[in-house]
Amino acid sequence: MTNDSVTAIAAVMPAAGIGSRMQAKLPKQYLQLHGKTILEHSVARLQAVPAISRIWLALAADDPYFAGTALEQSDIVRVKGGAERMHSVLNALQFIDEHLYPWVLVHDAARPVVRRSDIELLVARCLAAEQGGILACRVRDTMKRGELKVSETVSREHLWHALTPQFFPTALLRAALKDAITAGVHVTDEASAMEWAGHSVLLVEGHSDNIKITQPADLALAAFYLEQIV
Ligand SMILES: Nc1ccn([C@@H]2O[C@H](COP(=O)(O)OP(=O)(O)OP(=O)(O)O)[C@@H](O)[C@H]2O)c(=O)n1
Ligand SMILES: C[C@](O)(CO)[C@H](O)COP(=O)(O)O
Repeated sequence: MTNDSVTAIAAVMPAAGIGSRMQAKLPKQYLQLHGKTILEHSVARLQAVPAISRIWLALAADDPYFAGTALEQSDIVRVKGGAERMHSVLNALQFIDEHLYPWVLVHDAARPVVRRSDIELLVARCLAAEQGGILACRVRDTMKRGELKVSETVSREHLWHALTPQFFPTALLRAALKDAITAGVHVTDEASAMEWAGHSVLLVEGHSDNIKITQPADLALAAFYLEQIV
């Protein structure tokens, strides 16, 4: 896919988290895999997609680590993150001109293994359908709800893991996120805000190895996948 074959696409990467579940000494996006930070790996995944014209990176206001990465020299636009992921994404969206970038793709800094082919599949399907969508993978295990004991078994039919990137018309996403946050709705992904605002969201099946590094055990798995996946 080349730049002249699609609308100019902006990318937002929320990277302002503290990675508390990782229990590491520094935010997980700055942990190293194969000699590069997870953040650098994730940015490189977006930079490998020609259709993505510009990247806006939401960083913690007091982030002391970014300067130590090779990204310091890049043309990536740095914006201030917010208290939660949804605030970080909305903050970044405020800087994106929807006339220049009618579509925006949001991808977690904590997902360094996403395939270029999956990103391009998501973009192609959404542009063809003229509606936003998300990469997702089907649930394969039997799903239970409960705490110490099972309260119910949740049917896994038509049940998906939402992944990122998530890809939407820029103006619609900014409005939906802003309205949801103003209404006190807590959303953990962009699709939730779009659904809340009444928009249809496409499910585009992606690879399940597009993992979000969240807990300590995820690091070795991500290192393995990075060796396997171009
Ligand atoms: N205020 C926040 C919180 C999270 N994120 C980003 O959103 C992505 C997904 O969030 P998550 O995996 O929950 O990261 P953390 O919030 O850092 O992890 P934790 O919940 O364990 O603290 C990450 O790239 C994270 O950096 C962000 O930009 N701004
Ligand atoms: C956006 C996301 O990665 C989709 O699964 C997920 O919602 C992020 O959740 P987190 O709690 O911020 O990690």
